[in-house]
Amino acid sequence: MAEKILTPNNHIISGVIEVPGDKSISHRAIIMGSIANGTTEVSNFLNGEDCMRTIDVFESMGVKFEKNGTNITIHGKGIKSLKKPAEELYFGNSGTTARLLLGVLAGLPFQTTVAGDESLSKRPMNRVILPLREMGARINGKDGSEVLPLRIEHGQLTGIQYKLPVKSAQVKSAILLAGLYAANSTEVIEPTPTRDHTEHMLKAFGADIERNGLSTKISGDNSLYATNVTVPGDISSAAFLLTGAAIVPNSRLTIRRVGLNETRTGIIDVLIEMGSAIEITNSSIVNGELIGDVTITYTKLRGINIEGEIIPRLIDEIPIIALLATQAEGTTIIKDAEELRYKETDRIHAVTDVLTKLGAAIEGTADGMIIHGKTPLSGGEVSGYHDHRIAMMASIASLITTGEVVLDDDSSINISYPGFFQHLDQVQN
Ligand SMILES: O=C(O)C1=C[C@@H](OP(=O)(O)O)[C@@H](O)[C@H](O)C1
Ligand SMILES: C=C(OP(=O)(O)O)C(=O)O
Repeated sequence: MAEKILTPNNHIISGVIEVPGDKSISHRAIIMGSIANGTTEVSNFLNGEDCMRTIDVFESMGVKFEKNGTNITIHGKGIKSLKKPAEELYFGNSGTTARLLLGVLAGLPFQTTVAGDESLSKRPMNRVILPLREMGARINGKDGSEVLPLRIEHGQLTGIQYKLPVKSAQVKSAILLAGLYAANSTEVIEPTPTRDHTEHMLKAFGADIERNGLSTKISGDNSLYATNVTVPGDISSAAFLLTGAAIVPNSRLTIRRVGLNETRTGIIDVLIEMGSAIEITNSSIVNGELIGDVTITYTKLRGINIEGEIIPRLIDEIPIIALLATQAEGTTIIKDAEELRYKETDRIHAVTDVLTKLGAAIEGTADGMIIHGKTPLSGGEVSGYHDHRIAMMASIASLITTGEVVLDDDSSINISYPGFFQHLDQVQN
């Protein structure tokens, strides 16, 4: 535990900065590089704790990694040649590691046991266990439970057609990865689009995968072939600094080489609809992913409604959007975001608690929140709920509070944004 005292100052947010690599894409690069034939070079990898857990898991199964800063060389073992780990695999705090790895482990010819930290052990895994069982996987928790720790035994997989009941890229990805090991093809149909990095990357690694609107089909008995991956900056991390600039008068900030895949840019759409001045320049496609430079200039903000298909495009940004909304004139209503209750913590509860303590007018609802703006924020003692996105939201709030924000523990921030406070210092001028 490391308490952090954040003292307000009158600095504006300005300059040009690059945020660390995208967490979702970094996980996928490790997974696919590990099960591909040949050597994969990954650059701008996110050295966050969650992605380290994904590396640890494959190291335990015999994959060799060479690390040099944010460059990683992966000596892939091929799809079926991973070795049985000597011990239980540990996923730490990482939902993405857990869900995606269950898809891979279900296809391997040996038994594994997997576990996570206290938070991950409470998060729902039945959303992946049920479709994987339909494919023939044998995954069981203690005494019939469907949370971590879990035991995965070898079962021959067959392809299925699966309509996703949840809006979850992790579940979609787990089924597609298991589909690589199935005897015939697998099809996943989503209710609304969620992040599609798995689909892009499977294609780049040579899988036979085809997308048609909300349906994605992967043929069985696929092999992956090594390719190089350049990870774009993480828009979910950029969202914190962009919000800082959006709420501190006279700010103007540019974030370079950030991922702008449209399944992730709900935060940009929200900023624009609230009235922020946003410019996107230097766009290009890297490994099938759109990237570009985003510049934001402070303007007055107005409250909006956020609901429906945009929700999966900004699900991890809702804590920081709630802070943004406290500084918008009028009411912001966020709906259809019940998934927030199943993240590292119940984020509807955590966000309303932290922002209420700081003086905001916010209420939680069953599937979202209602924020009445614009309210000045005071300082206060708050909990980061051991959740990186909550701790960073509270830290950005301190840019506009009248008094100190005392955050109980800032260590969770290393999950997704190592160097966050250095970057925050760098852009405060
Ligand atoms: O696939 C991914 O990399 C992720 C998908 C989302 O979770 P869900 O699939 O549970 O919505 C997101 O919240 C998480 O941070 C990363
Ligand atoms: C929900 C998150 O991650 P995960 O599901 O991988 O723990 C997140 O990064 O906000």
